[in-house]
Amino acid sequence: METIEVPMLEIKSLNAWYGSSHILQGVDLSVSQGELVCLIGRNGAGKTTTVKSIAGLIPKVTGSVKFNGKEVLGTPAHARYSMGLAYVPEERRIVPGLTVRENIRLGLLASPLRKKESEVIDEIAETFPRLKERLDQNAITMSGGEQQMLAIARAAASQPKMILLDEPSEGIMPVLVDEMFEYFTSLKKAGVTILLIEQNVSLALKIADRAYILDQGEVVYSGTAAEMLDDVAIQERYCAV
Ligand SMILES: Nc1ncnc2c1ncn2[C@@H]1O[C@H](COP(=O)(O)OP(=O)(O)OP(=O)(O)O)[C@@H](O)[C@H]1O
Repeated sequence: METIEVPMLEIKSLNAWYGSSHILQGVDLSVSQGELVCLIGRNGAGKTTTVKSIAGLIPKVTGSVKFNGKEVLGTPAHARYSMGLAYVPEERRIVPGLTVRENIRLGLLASPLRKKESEVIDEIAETFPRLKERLDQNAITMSGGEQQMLAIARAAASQPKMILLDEPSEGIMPVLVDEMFEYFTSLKKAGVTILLIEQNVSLALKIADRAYILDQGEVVYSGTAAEMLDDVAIQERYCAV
């Protein structure tokens, strides 16, 4: 019998409002298991609103958001997180007053699989040597780039099925951005599905399988990363900041 693959994430006719401002106007988007899909578009196009809606953080939304085949619209954000849907927001979300190690422990607490702390710390130390050196430092005293790495490491420690990343490279030194993008590739290899918002379009398209372009709250283009990389006209039209 033929098996029909259910996408990891399937969004249909997603509409979202802030008060009376109608921001998302019927977004359709899907991400298959193990894919890395990039969401691009100008400032104000609705990218953050889209991932916040997926994470369950926008109160006024209609349409359908299915995660692993299950409708989650109306499900609280924490329940979506427990289902394996992690979100790393644009504004860093490390917990001030806690050390790097304690922040990572929070991610572990959310993990349904509960890996050993030492195992997770070893993995993080190997990937992000900067965090290894700072395990017992108050996380708030780290640089912006280091805090962003910690937010990503903490999300990964929860062993999610899917991670939503909102402009992770924003304001980060190029050398750290390269490290971070290598890490996304290794997460993908480990089977984690990723939806990535990224302003650095050419960098993102190099690691992505597919991409969507949003403009004024609508999907105006979708295609493989390779097709979009070749299409300079479409990049100039919709991705200029
Ligand atoms: N809390 C809010 N209240 C009212 N309007 C908002 C709010 N947050 C965002 N908006 C508006 O919604 C629109 C889409 O914003 P959104 O942050 O989703 O865009 P974006 O594509 O992520 O842009 P950027 O690249 O600048 O982050 C913008 O016009 C923005 O001004």
